[in-house]
Amino acid sequence: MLAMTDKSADTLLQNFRNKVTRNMVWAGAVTLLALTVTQLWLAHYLQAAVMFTSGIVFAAIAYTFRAQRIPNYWRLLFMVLLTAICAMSIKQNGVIGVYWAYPLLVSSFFMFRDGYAIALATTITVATSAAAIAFMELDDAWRITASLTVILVLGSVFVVMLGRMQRLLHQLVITDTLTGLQNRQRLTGVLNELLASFKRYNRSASLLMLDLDHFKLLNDKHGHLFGDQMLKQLANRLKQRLRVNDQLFRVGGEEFLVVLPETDLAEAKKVAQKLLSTVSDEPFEGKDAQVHLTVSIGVAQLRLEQSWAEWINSADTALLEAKRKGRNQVCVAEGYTEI
Ligand SMILES: Nc1nc2c(ncn2[C@@H]2O[C@H](COP(=O)(O)OP(=O)(O)OP(=O)(O)O)[C@@H](O)[C@H]2O)c(=O)[nH]1
Repeated sequence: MLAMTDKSADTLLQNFRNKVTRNMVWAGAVTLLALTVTQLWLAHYLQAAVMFTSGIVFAAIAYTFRAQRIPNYWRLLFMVLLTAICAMSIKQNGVIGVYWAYPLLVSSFFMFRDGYAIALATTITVATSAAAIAFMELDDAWRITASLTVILVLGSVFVVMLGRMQRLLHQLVITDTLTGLQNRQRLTGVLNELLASFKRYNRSASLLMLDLDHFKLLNDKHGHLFGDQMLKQLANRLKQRLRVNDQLFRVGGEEFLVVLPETDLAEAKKVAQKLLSTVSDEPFEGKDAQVHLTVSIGVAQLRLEQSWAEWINSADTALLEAKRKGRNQVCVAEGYTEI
């Protein structure tokens, strides 16, 4: 059976962002509640009230979403309140208030992704720079504006690069490096979507489990590099014969899986026969030799009670049957009548 995980670079980064955000909201709550005491000490009652209320709101957000993702509008509220407090502090305390603008700006790159992070960081830069220009000496204000802008630019470059690397990493994680096909990491998501669509809209779907025959002998005779060439050519041949909606995966050494959405058993069997002759009709051209290859194929249509793992298993069992019967043929999973 295939061992699969749907952990992707995407999920990992998202989880990291969630964890950091939750810790930041907790830290914001604790800091604001501590600063409330200072403001009371200085008899700044309005500031104390704003900080106390915000601190309580942050603590409530962090506590409510302790086990799940904090929704974007709460994140945004967190940042807007802190920016307002920062601007208020600049008005009240001058340069001391500016110190808070820097961690605030950096936080936006941890809490949001791509364009959202850049838009928020730009807003924080504009708001705090405007407060500095309005309430401080111009000489200090433009230096503050310049240093905030430098952080904004560096942070934006960082967040864009991170987004690109994340997408690249995601692509690498789901791609088989030899053939360029999707690999088994991607399969779980695709099969779960089909399962949901079958249960909801009764849309049939079928799987073909396909395995090269006697590939070990070919490797032993011509070498692994030759074998690799054959796998690449096979992948290309199969791809060319499939429809745009069909999806081809390399799920093992010489094992491929074809997902056929909106396809019942009779149609799936036709596709399997077509692939069988696509492989066996024409020889494969290697660097030093020309070889004839064949494949065996197991076909299984999705049944209502099945999980994706059971669905794959039934195609696998049909494939073993095709191997047992002598290879270079198509076998259908039990539970359906062969057409
Ligand atoms: N060249 C190459 N060979 C691979 C790769 N992955 C697995 N193999 C080889 O594929 C062969 C699979 O052998 P078996 O599982 O015995 O299957 P088979 O020889 O095709 O026999 P049947 O499946 O029973 O027809 C092994 O020799 C593996 O080393 C790969 O990426 N490249």
